[in-house]
Amino acid sequence: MTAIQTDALTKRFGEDVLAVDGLDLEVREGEVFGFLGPNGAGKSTTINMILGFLQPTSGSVSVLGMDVTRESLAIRQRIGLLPEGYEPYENLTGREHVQSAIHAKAADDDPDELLERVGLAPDDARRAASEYSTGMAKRMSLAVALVGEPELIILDEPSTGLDPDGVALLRSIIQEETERGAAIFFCSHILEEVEKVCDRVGILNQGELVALDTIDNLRSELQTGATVSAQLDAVPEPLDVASVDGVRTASVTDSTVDVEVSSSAAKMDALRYLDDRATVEDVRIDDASLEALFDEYTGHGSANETTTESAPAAEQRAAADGGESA
Ligand SMILES: Nc1ncnc2c1ncn2[C@@H]1O[C@H](COP(=O)(O)OP(=O)(O)OP(=O)(O)O)[C@@H](O)[C@H]1O
Repeated sequence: MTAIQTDALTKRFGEDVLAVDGLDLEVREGEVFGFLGPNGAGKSTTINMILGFLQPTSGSVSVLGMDVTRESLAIRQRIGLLPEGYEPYENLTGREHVQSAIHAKAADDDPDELLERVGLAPDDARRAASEYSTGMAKRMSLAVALVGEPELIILDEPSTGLDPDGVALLRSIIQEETERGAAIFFCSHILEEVEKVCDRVGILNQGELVALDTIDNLRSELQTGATVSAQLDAVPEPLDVASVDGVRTASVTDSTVDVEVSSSAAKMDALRYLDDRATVEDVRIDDASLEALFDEYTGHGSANETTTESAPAAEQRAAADGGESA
């Protein structure tokens, strides 16, 4: 089943702001879909339409085959949400947060098991969650998002505030969840993390989807290239590796040849060329970073900018808990 489908999804704010412009997107069962874009690109607006908090100006969105406007409560029972900037309720322990989500979703999870899974110690689980550190609150809201084995899990900036152990744990939980068939919608500014966990990415820029593919395919399409560094037993004279198709430049440092290529295919061609003329003792290939790709598609140097908060936080929190907003 398709987890999320948007057709020509559009949102205007007043006359002047076209926040989301004709978005066609499909997130499939069992995949981790990365949703990227610079500040103000329209990501939060899209998420809020997916969750039914904002009405589209035109176009449509369905989640798990259901219409978001008509069946939003049924959808919330079957999805998990980790909202950006989740603020725990005053005076509720971490365990009580998870328990109330279990209750709201009529699920039969064991709260202690979920809290253990996200690495929250039993003593901490019984403390007021409003006193939690950012990372602890993030772990708790991840436990809440996992309640009821959701078919779709929306993670908005899930790794922000997590320590390296937490990031590794998040990654393995994502893998386990996709293995049981859940789809993950992974919205993040941390490109390194996106690159590690996502099967496909969509890049939004000024409300428009400017890229939609696997990271590998986006690399080949843009020909952002790679650097092949080969350590040889002896550098051949003349080297002339620049004569290989797709090689941009080559330089030599001691016995290491660094070859910059313009496409994925040229990596192997350059390596074969060197291997025919010398013994390759070691090799390293650096593909263009997702950051470089992001830059190409959006004209922004980095996605790691300060975020603005435009999501209706109370509604997101209520949805994360599996219920309705007040
Ligand atoms: N309630 C609103 N009223 C008017 N304009 C809005 C509203 N919410 C968002 N916008 C505008 O819509 C555009 C997209 O904003 P949105 O918050 O969706 O971007 P974003 O990609 O989530 O950004 P960020 O990465 O900074 O969180 C921006 O120009 C923003 O100013």
